[in-house]
Amino acid sequence: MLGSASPRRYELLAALGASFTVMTTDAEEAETDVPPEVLGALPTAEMPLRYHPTLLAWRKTHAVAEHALDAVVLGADTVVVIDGEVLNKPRDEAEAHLMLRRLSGRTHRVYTGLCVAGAFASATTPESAQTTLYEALPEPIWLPLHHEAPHAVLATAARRPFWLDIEMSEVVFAPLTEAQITAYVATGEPRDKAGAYGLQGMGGQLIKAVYGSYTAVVGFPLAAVVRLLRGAGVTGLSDATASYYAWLARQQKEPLPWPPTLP
Ligand SMILES: Cc1cn([C@H]2C[C@H](O)[C@@H](COP(=O)(O)OP(=O)(O)OP(=O)(O)O)O2)c(=O)[nH]c1=O
Repeated sequence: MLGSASPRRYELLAALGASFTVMTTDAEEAETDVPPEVLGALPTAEMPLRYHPTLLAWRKTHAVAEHALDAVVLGADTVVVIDGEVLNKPRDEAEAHLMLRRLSGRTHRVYTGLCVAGAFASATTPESAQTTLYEALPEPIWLPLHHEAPHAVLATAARRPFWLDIEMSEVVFAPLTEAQITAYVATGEPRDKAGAYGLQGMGGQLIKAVYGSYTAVVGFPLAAVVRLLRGAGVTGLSDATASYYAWLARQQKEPLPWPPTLP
């Protein structure tokens, strides 16, 4: 189950050949307490805790997982960071303009946090998910099932595994004129994007290079997603690189020529 309303995340998960449904909540805005296990497992990142994309990914995933005991649930969150400051989605065109002026001619970082909750069925024997063949898979944290779980389930005092991860890419912007920024903002593309641009859309023309994962910038780092989902027991997923090229081809796009882009 995908805990995201982002069309890019939908497309990219579909490109992996996964069969899934979407469920979204407003958990991102919630300020509810975070279990110490989650705080302790957050990857180090250069931003205040409330913007930490892995924490926000956990909030989204956990909120959906409470309603989906039998599903593997995936959530993600993306932020743009420049000069140690986080750029989220712009509130309006004026803010989009300011963000793009700030990114113009410079290199910034994009972080996408990921969280995957294992299905309850695979969580009944906690050890089973810890002995994984996927070496780079982070250790899961184990959280109790929600209090709304059926009584019989609660009686087992079962816990559910959550895997947390983060991916960082660097993006080099071309120097932009005021006219270019105005024209790009007028397309409406910046509206629902962290940092007010879409690498995968017309915004790609504003960018000189991407170091690291291309799909992390778009909000769904394919290689890391495949690793986490496989670790949670999902089978039948396509290879991340092949899915990346197929996704680009469907949009009649070529991979960036230099440096060689990673999925
Ligand atoms: C930098 C950049 C961001 N983005 C998008 C990815 C995310 O959808 C969005 C950041 O907002 P998010 O809050 O990460 O995601 P969302 O609100 O779109 O979806 P949900 O919370 O339901 O999962 O910015 C691009 O599409 N291309 C880009 O180049």
